[in-house]
Amino acid sequence: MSRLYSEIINQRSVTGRGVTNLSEASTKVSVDSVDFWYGTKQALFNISLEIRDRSVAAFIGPSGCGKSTFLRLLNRMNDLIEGTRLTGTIRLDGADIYSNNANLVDLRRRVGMVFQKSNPFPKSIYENVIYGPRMSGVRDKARLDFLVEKCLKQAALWNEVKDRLNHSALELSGGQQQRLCIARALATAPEVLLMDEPASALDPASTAQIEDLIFELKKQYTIVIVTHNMQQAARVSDATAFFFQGQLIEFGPTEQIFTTPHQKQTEDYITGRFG
Ligand SMILES: Nc1ncnc2c1ncn2[C@@H]1O[C@H](COP(=O)(O)OP(=O)(O)OP(=O)(O)O)[C@@H](O)[C@H]1O
Repeated sequence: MSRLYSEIINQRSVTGRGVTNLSEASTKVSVDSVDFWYGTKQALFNISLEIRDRSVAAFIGPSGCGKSTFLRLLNRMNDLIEGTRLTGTIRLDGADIYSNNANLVDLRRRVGMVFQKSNPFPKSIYENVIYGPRMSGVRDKARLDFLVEKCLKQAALWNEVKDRLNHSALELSGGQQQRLCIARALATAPEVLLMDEPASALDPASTAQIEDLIFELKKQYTIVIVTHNMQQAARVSDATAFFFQGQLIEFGPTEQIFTTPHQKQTEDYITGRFG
């Protein structure tokens, strides 16, 4: 076993608490034969995979291999880019999210997103959290107060900000801002959380907080995370997908991907031979 394998496995046995039993969990997101184009450029080729409910799926692979593109297909964020085209099907709880009668507003509520760079609105901490519920018409102050406390607690930020909810979100540190963005995503009661390199701009302590948070959140939510950091994928995820040049090379339980990958390309990537 290579040194990198054994290091990753050691980290996993220390921190990989409560791995979801993938064979018992039901399917939350099901992707079948997806191809995707930006204009004439094909970015994804024949992707099929299933993501289990209340599990963490990590997408890894070298820069430009299509991880973020694929993540954004799961809540139709790529629809915002002109000239894109998709074939194949993506289902959430069995319903095709690209069908003509799919409700986009409902989809984006059910599938929340957290970006690489935290992007709080230039508003108070309180207003950031309740942005989504307010937009969908919630006006009741007691309800909004309840949501703020609940979501900030879920995002492990409440204790740090409870005395300054009316302060600007921009006064928070980078790690706190990212947890605020997670709280904001949780406030619309999503079922799936998409995270595009949520910790890549953070220091090691804040990164550890986000990883702990992911571990807590998966008890309630299905989480899909794009990460460049293989140790992070090994620490937080139940299943790992390795992408290369727009293709899904291998997808399986994280421990298997990192210990006994079936494909040579996966092995080369995780042992650092390329990428
Ligand atoms: N808006 C866009 N228009 C055209 N091409 C794009 C667009 N976004 C991404 N691409 C292309 O699609 C391919 C996949 O990009 P994507 O950002 O999904 O890769 P990635 O694996 O997430 O990369 P990274 O790890 O560097 O973020 C790349 O060739 C990229 O240039």
